Amino acid sequence: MVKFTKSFKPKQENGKERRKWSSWWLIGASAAVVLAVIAAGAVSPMAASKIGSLVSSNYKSCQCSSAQDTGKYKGIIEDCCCDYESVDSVNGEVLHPLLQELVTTPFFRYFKVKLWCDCPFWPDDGMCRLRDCSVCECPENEFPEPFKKPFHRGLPADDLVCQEGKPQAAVDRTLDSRAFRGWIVTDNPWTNDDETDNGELTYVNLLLNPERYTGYAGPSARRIWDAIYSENCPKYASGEICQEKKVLYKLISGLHSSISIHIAADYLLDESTNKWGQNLELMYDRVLRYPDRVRNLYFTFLFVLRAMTKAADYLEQAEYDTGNNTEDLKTQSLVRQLLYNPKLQAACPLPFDEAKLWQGQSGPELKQQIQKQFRNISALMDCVSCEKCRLWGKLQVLGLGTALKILFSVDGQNQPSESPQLQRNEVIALVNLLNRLSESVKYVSEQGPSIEKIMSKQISDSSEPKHGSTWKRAGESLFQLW
Ligand SMILES: Cc1cc2nc3c(=O)[nH]c(=O)nc-3n(C[C@H](O)[C@H](O)[C@H](O)COP(=O)(O)OP(=O)(O)OC[C@H]3O[C@@H](n4cnc5c(N)ncnc54)[C@H](O)[C@@H]3O)c2cc1C
Repeated sequence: MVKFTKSFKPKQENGKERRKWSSWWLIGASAAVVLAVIAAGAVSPMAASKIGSLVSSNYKSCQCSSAQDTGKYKGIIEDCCCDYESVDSVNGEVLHPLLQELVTTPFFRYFKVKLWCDCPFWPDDGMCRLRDCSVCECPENEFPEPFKKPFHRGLPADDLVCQEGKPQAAVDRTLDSRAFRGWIVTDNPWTNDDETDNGELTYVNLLLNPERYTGYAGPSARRIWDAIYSENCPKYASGEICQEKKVLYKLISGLHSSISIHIAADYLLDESTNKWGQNLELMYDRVLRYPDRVRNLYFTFLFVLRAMTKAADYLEQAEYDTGNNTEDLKTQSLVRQLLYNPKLQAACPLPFDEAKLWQGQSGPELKQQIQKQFRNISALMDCVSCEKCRLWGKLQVLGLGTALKILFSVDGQNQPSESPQLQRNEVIALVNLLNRLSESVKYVSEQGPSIEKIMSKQISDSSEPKHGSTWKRAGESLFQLW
């Protein structure tokens, strides 16, 4: 059995895309649009399974394409070894159902995280007050054994001010009595996490804290994304030859797409009635209308999937021990089904070919540089001033850092082909990240075409001059009807 390890690493607006809607048009078109959405949804554009026919073509040669296909989301995914159709198919049939079940198991639903922010890059921007009002100010005797007894704490109502008046941004810290075991010490050169359990860490039940709309927006959120992109992974220019820098940008962009998709898929449509639902306009505005963001999502998904499959032996033998035999056996079985799934192996035997990177003389230097940039991105998560966003931001960046560690290990100690030692929290982050990405890919694959159709029609309709001069943003109310 492999024990998971514990790190004791020392601490070391662009123009917002908006359209306007004529108010009269909104009233007249709402019903038609709703019908169109329903009709389009009924068609179910999920790609049919092509696994059988793809076995030979994919398995024999990994044709990692460096040029984007001309068709939209067709053919080989750029810099990967799988095509869009296979990914949609194998994700819908195999990966998504397995991952959805896996993340509900006791082992994978608890994540250990330091929730309050100690932003190392800029002073408190006025919204980082969570430490004073969050449940981490609990009496000493309630900590540090949160997983050994039922643990029910939530934000008192009068502390909502600490969430910028947005209760949906607060993390629910309720836990149950499941326990974890099995800890060793190790380090991840890609991340900035200080996992020293000095009483600042909180165990969070992820199922109680879905990634969705929280109301976190404006300069504070923009500052984080700006810092990530401009300082740590600038968009590569066309013709950029440095594959490694491209990879970093695409990983972050793909993650960003996935976060936006989750916000749009579970959006607070009406605060007064607490009505939640899909915000299709937002989905289109932030992701679907930019094909490169969708492509980067698929890329990130395959990259993380490749890390999982590369670490298959390690993950298969790991201890999924929470003290509940039945659940733990189920977890182990699900992990095996995921790692050794024949359909996955046939459709996408090598999702990403990491062996091509870090070649050449400057390889080691470049790796150090990119590692540093990724560590900065990891540290930036402590500047996210919305608690729930910080939770998912930290988890997913740790998941990416774990994938990088698996694929590009190592610091000289491990052989490149070996899987490095992983921390339990890294494995939890990796699997939960893969599940987030899988959900996003499924969403885009199944609903993207119909959303794009509807939105394109609305754009062309609204650009006609007969619609009058009174414009307003009405997408959210429009889609409440759906
Ligand atoms: C780590 C993190 C986690 C977050 N989690 C949540 C959450 O769980 N719930 C929530 O409601 N809000 C969350 N937010 C806030 C959310 O991501 C947006 O910042 C916010 O909704 C405002 O959106 P926006 O329209 O200003 O564009 P943003 O999404 O903030 O994007 C900023 C700019 O980045 C560029 N950009 C956008 N998408 C991409 C992409 N895929 N690839 C490349 N460039 C891109 C565009 O130029 C865009 O104008 C999070 C923010 C961060 C930094």
